[in-house]
Amino acid sequence: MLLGVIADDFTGATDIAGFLVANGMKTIQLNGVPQEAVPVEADAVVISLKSRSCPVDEAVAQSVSALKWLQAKGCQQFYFKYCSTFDSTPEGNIGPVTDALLDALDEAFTIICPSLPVNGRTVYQGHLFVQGDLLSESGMRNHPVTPMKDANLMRLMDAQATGKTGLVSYREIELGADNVAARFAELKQQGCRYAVVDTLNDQHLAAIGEACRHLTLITGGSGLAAGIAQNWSESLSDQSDAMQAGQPVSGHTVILSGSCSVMTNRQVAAYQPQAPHFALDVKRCLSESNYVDVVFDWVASHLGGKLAPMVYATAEPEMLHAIQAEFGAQASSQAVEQFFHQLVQRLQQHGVTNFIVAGGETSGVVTQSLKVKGFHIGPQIAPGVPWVKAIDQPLSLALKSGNFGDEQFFTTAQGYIHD
Ligand SMILES: Nc1ncnc2c1ncn2[C@@H]1O[C@H](COP(=O)(O)OP(=O)(O)O)[C@@H](O)[C@H]1O
Ligand SMILES: O=C(O)[C@@H](O)C(=O)COP(=O)(O)O
Repeated sequence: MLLGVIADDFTGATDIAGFLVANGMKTIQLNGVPQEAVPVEADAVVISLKSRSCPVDEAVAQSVSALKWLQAKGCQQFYFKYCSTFDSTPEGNIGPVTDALLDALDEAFTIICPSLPVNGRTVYQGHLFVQGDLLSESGMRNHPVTPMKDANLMRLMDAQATGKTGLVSYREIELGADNVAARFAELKQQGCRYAVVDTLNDQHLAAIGEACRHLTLITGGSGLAAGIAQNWSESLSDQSDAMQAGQPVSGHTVILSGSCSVMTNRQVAAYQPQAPHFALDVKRCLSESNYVDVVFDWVASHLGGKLAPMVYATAEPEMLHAIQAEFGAQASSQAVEQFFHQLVQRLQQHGVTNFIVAGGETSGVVTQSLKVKGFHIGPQIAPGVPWVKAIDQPLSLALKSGNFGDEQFFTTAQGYIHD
């Protein structure tokens, strides 16, 4: 095995796994650190954790344990995958996990590269932009769990990490990979532990990727995956049928949406006139233990139609803020997650085999509830969202990051399901 990826959530994991496969690396995704022997024949292994918004010490422990497992499997390079919108708080978890991984690897330097230009995530003078808006002025300022109120990656790192952060600006990146590598060495020499790298386009990512060839630890979003895969191209095994193993097959399909992002709100709105849909009542999630029976009965009675039924907690910012003010942000998000956990188990027992899920945390809950050990990676529905198929059960999932895909994502995803 060549590359080991530690992803801080499940959509993030399928996102990077999809790009690695698309760029020639035979990749397998494992859900959590395996507790028993798992046969892994791949160029890259992505371990998905649910460590983005848990307490810092848990995130660090999970990530270091994943690292040790990957080291034991012989990985030569490691990638800490976090969100392209840098989802975190002043406490973490990106900074503390990066520090812990550097320490465990006995390394003194890495890069911070959340950019993903194909989905509008760019970095200019160390500031993260989402579709042309500063991160702090994008929909991410209203995120239910990790509201992002600052776009300056150096400041964000200063708040959560122990070391000094430097910048490699786009002008230096345009001078090419050798120049970028030289700048990394210079920043390290100056005592920087992390370098934020500007990225305006895929050419910049290619130069950064090449400059990372000799870094043991890389941190970032999924955008850099292509460049990293390129560095390993001479050592790769045959990839010809890799995507076939992840192709979804026909079966009962359900859409579960727990993301409140701007794009998911648009996707839910676009799907409503086309198919059966059920809006969750957060108050009932919090207070009625049999609410799951009500929703399960509704889903069961709508299976098998032309388009899959959709259950959603997705809310516009005004409604979300009202819910959070009434019940508390943490309590309401946990109630929604707990609800999806129960519903998914009921649906699995009922024979639902295909789940299209919107939201990273939500996808983590769904995947853990289904008790899937790992995935084969299938075709990409949209950049960063492949279909994935369980290695140990007849289950297919499309785990969509809140902000990914276009308005018709839910219908497009179902177009990949065949007999
Ligand atoms: N109506 C709602 N009220 C309160 N919390 C909600 C609501 N809908 C979703 N949530 C919570 O918001 C969080 C969304 O996070 P996530 O699933 O990661 O989506 P995204 O990918 O957009 O970040 C989840 O914890 C979810 O349970
Ligand atoms: O990097 C990204 O944007 C995604 O891979 C990702 O991590 C998504 O997280 P959510 O928005 O919480 O789904």
